[in-house]
Amino acid sequence: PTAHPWVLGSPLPSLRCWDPHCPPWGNGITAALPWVLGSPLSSLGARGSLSAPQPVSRAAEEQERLLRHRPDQPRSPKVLKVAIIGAPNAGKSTLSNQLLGRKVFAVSKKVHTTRCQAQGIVTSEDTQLVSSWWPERSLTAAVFSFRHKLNESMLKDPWESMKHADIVLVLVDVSDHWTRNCLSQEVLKCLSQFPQIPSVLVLNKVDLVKKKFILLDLVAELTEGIVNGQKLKMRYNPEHNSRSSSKTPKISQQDPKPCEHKHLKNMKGWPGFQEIFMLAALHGEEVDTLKQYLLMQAKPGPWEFHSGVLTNQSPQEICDNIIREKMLEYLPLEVPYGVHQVTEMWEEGPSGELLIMQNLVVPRKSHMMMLIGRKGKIISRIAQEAGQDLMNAFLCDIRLKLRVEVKS
Ligand SMILES: Nc1nc2c(ncn2[C@@H]2O[C@H](COP(=O)(O)OP(=O)(O)OP(=O)(O)O)[C@@H](O)[C@H]2O)c(=O)[nH]1
Repeated sequence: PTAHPWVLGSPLPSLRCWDPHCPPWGNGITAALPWVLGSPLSSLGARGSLSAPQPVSRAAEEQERLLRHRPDQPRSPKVLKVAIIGAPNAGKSTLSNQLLGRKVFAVSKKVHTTRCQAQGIVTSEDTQLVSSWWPERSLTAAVFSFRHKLNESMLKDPWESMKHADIVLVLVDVSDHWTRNCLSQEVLKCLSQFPQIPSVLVLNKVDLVKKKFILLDLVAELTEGIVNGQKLKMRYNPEHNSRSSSKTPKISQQDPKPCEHKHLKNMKGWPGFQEIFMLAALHGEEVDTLKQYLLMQAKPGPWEFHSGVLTNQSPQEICDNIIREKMLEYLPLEVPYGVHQVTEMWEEGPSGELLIMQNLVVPRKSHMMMLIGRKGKIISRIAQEAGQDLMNAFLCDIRLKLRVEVKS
């Protein structure tokens, strides 16, 4: 069996080779190790380590033109379609933003911010990554719809995109004690429906786990003890006990014994993952490692998008979602969900700034009062924070005005 280097006590840096022709991956868990050893490569992967990408087009016509444009691909283009699946709040949108290197998608601690299927496009040299993501509940619906031949277009998208994905990232929130120990039935069903698509386990929110060695137990559970076709061997190393109050699990890999067939219902994890990553998407930690890995998985094929495109969302959709994100942040759920957003103005100002005026139409006066807040505090905070995010997305000055009115 090929014992994993850290079992043998060899320190990490020797594992990492940043030469693109010499991938550090291949044994399934390399990319996960720094976190387990308590020495995350935060200095490499800290926020801002990704090279600053271009801004999103701020004019709908410009964005449409780019989307219609023939992709400006090089002679030998490469492409990878990435599907990101995971529980509500696992950090799908956060990870997608970090992969892009720019906040384009709304993020919220309230569940189900991810409403419509959006795509993020990363173009790096000759390679294009196209990622899409959905909450896992939509996957259940998709699997269900496929099996029962339902024709609900809303449910078809995840299924269609999943079918065409080149790789699936299964995102798990390791700070969630309730869900972190097993994959949901929706995710397991999805993985077993598409066993031919390579899948990768991504443990997110690693920054919130104090005892990093717990992560190894999670890896064992979420992979059913098998990664990249090799059986993981857990053992304990007394040398490390001083660093952890609990026993320190060790992982190595050996050839798997023929795995007896298990029914999905009895499975907690998926034995088909080819790689594991541990990261903190919020802080951009180890996201670059994942990004480099994905870039290297790309196969020869035509680009789908012009290199100037970061997302398939229109500038107005980005704006609506960011404003909605802020409403979700500061108001009880029933208020933002009842708001109808109407953009009244979207034009360039005299100094090149973007002038946006949006009406927030609510069904009740009580909602209006909550949205405005005492002395207008809530609405001005929403406008200020959304304006800041939009400035970072479009890289221009933004004048955002929000007006609240009750539906007549
Ligand atoms: N501490 C920490 N928080 C994170 C991390 N990644 C995401 N979050 C937070 O988790 C919450 C949910 O993140 P999202 O990216 O909106 O999650 P999602 O999976 O897209 O959520 P849905 O839209 O509900 O499907 C937000 O408050 C994020 O700031 C992380 O690595 N560390």
